[in-house]
Amino acid sequence: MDKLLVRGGRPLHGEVQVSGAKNAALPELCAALLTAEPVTLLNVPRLQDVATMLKLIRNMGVAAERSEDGTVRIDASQLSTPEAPYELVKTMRASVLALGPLLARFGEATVSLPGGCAIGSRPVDQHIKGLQAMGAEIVVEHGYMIAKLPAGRTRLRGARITTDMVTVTGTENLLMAATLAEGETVLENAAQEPEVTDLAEMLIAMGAQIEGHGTSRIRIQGVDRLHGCTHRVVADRIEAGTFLCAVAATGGEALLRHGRADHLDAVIDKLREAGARVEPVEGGIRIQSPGAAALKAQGFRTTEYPGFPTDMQAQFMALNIVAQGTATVTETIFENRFMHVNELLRLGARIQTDGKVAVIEGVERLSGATVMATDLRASASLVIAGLVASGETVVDRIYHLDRGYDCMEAKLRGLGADIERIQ
Ligand SMILES: CC(=O)N[C@H]1[C@@H](OP(=O)(O)OP(=O)(O)OC[C@H]2O[C@@H](n3ccc(=O)[nH]c3=O)[C@H](O)[C@@H]2O)O[C@H](CO)[C@@H](O)[C@@H]1O
Ligand SMILES: C=C(OP(=O)(O)O)C(=O)O
Repeated sequence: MDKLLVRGGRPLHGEVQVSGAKNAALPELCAALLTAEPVTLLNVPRLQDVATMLKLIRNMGVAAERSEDGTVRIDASQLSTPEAPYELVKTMRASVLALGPLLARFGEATVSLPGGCAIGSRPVDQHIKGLQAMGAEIVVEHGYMIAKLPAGRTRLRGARITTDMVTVTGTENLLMAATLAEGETVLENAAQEPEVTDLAEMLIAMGAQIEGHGTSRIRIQGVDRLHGCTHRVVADRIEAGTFLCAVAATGGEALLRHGRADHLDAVIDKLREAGARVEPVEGGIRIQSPGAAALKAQGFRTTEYPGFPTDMQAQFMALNIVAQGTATVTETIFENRFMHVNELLRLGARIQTDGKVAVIEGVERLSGATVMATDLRASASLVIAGLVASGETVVDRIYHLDRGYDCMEAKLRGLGADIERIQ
């Protein structure tokens, strides 16, 4: 099993390229199932989750090929099996995003329930409730959601849907389903994440009629059919935020090419309050840090966009543990997203948790150790802590990291980090 060996203590300097967003690419690969015409996605990141999604759609009979430059061409004209089996869904929750498009285009779909994951229980009841409101009949049997349209119907019908909570993939599934439904769908309490907006823009390029994306009310007028398109995946704000925290914690200076500062307001505000200089510049984001010892630890609560993202909580904590003072971090989205804490303690951090709250007291130094990654962003936080710690840190189980970071160690090496992949 691959591990990362980090020799800490070097400030990061230079330029790094931000890849396309995992959380936009995954729904957009599923959006290509809505049409029989070819779809081209540009700027698709090289991630294990993307490989899994390609496997999932190929398994349905879809032709999908990717080139080295990040272009993926999808042709779902021969899609023969509208099914997502457990073996593929279990490794990636986002597989549930196949449900809405398959049901909308073929009137039937069988998709494994994703189950929980390390960070929480992660039910999909809101996806099911929304599709039922659009007329789908869905039963859950043997761990599968078996969905179809009632006899005599060929299309979903538009509906007004208010989800019980803001759900990102729930909004995306219902948005995709609604594009081919009969009549108008209104999604209330919709997620406003930039990845939802990017997906809506792709769907519009395919001929969908959508208004209000980027707000909490999205209106969709269903159309008879969608056509092919070429769409560029938006830059990954979480990857960019991760590099910002890494540069801030190590005390360096960097330009993040293609980084979208306008998608990272909550994180950038906290970095500035901590004492780093962060500026949007032409084509990216520039950061300059006086070093963790000169930064002030920052408290925050994770919330839906545009609030502080839960997907940045662990990485910002890695900065807080070596900053000055005490900070309180509250995780409000997932019930089990502090698993990096015990591993950070092994490097010398001082953190106390009580339910959804973590209190962090900055320390002057961390010392390298072997630590175990438990989930995607926890892995990233351990890498950042390793970059700061003295001596060697080995981050084990980095298959979690490979799910969602495109060549992370190569990019960090490009910024001067001493990091290598070992067996
Ligand atoms: C592939 C993808 O885009 N993943 C992102 C997406 O996950 P994902 O879309 O799975 O997360 P949601 O926004 O759906 O989850 C938000 C909260 O709602 C709950 N919930 C959600 C749906 C549902 O049917 N029932 C229910 O109870 C969840 O358990 C969670 O507590 O948004 C999360 C929150 O920003 C991010 O951390 C993930 O990186
Ligand atoms: C939790 C995440 O992803 P997923 O929803 O794919 O598990 C993440 O990207 O941090």
